[in-house]
Amino acid sequence: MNATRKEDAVRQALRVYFIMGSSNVPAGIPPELILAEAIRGGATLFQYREKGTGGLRGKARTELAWKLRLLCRERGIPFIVNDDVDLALELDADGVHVGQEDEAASAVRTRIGSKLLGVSAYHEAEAEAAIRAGADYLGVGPIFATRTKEDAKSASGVQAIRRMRELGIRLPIVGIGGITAENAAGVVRAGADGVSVISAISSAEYPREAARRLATAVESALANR
Ligand SMILES: Cc1ncsc1CCOP(=O)(O)O
Ligand SMILES: C=C1C=NC(C)=NC1=N
Ligand SMILES: [Mg+2]
Repeated sequence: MNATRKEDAVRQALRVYFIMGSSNVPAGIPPELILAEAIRGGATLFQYREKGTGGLRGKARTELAWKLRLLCRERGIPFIVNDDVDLALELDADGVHVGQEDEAASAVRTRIGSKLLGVSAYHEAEAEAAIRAGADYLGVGPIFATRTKEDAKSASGVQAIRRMRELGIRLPIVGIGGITAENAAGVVRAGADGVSVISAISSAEYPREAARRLATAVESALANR
């Protein structure tokens, strides 16, 4: 796939970027059920993000990862692993997402070849470094306040995205942090190609409906941009 076609495919995949790990789902509900509903509602990409004290480890973690990976392959959406490059390679995932404190993006790029590489960026210095390292997209946030990531930085507002675009950053961007169907349009209008959510879908009473409302908000904002 040539560069621009890959970039277009990435932009499309970033529209409703669902992230989940076992600690993000209401007790007793199987994560794979939430993912299936999210995809049915319109999630365009999934990231497996197993974090925190209550997170799964070892065999249980790998087994859940395989379940979710196979579901994404079956439904035809990209499957990305957060942080863990080894797990991503073991699962033949479609990509990896790393933060500033994870394995260096340039080293990850070498290990994963042409798979998707996403890098978290809080401000333009981190964005420029990620671009130099060969990132395919940037995860910019937290845009709004979030309780899902314990060590999240202070919410920057959509200005963080608008500023990156004003500085001429053209790489695909997904906003993240406290995003809901109600505030998603503003994230896209500021210049993001899509929105990334955890709790707006994983904690929703009806995950399929939550995904559908996000997809509708993003698509109408993209149409009017
Ligand atoms: C992983 C991550 N990175 C920045 S904020 C965040 C958590 C997003 O979770 P939610 O969509 O529930 O606010
Ligand atoms: C921290 C993150 C930022 N952005 C994305 C897309 N995923 C993450 N895990
Ligand atoms: Mg990380």
